[in-house]
Amino acid sequence: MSSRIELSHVGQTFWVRGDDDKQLREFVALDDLNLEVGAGEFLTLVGPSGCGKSTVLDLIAGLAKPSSGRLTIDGRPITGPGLDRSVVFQQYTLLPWRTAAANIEFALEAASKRGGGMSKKERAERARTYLDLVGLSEFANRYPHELSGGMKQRVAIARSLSYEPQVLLMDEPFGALDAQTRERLQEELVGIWKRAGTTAIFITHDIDEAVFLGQRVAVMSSRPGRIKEVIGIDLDRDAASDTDIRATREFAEYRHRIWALLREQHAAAVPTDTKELTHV
Ligand SMILES: Nc1ncnc2c1ncn2[C@@H]1O[C@H](COP(=O)(O)OP(=O)(O)OP(=O)(O)O)[C@@H](O)[C@H]1O
Repeated sequence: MSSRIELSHVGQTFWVRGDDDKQLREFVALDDLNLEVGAGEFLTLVGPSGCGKSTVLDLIAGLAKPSSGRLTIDGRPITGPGLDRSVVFQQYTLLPWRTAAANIEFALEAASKRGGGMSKKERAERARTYLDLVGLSEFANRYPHELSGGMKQRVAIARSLSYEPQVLLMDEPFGALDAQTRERLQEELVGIWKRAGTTAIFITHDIDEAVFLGQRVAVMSSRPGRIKEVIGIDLDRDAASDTDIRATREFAEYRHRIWALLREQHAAAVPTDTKELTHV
């Protein structure tokens, strides 16, 4: 239930209108971007605002086509969206008139129409399974307005996992949450990822989040967007329940290394303190 992703020499150009003469100009968002994500790997992607992180995710999701280069999943070219990939966005896109379980069932119904062929009973069972996986079995019959922000995001994650994609793509899914909920969900996500065996690509502005979640952290440079460096994170995640790995020396060293890489991108920016740049 996992898949390998490969991006080679990927470029993405947009046509944008100039401020002064309103003429259309080419804007190079990504240029010669190369990245490989292993089957079952958890990769986090960080970089300065506007460097092209979401553009990379859109391309992998098949929501956009690159101007140049090649994207493959298990060696097959990515030509459009597919049930093998699922995206979780920052905003919980739940239907307010459907319960948590019904939101998941609805997504499964749509997926079934595209080829899954699941019965109503199977969809209900699958929804229960995944609500259980994200620790929300008791909230299956609640409506979105009866759930906290963190719960809504967990439903969104359960919904994305429910049709068992090989690849889970996440674009700042915890960006709108408070720090405590965010840390708890990070821990839960690591557990879910281990159990589900999915390949995960996770965009974040938060260096701590990138180090905590990623087996590797890909750091992007901007203008044009490229992969500047990929850092392997060797932390004992199994010890996470009894030890606060965020407080370890190794964690701090990884954080500093990534911060230093990002700092080069922020040469013109004001903050110089590590803490201020923990959010990029
Ligand atoms: N459809 C589009 N048309 C024109 N320009 C675009 C389009 N989509 C993205 N861009 C530009 O491409 C660049 C990369 O955008 P993208 O959203 O991928 O960056 P990002 O790294 O995800 O940003 P952030 O961290 O702020 O969310 C930006 O300069 C953006 O303005």
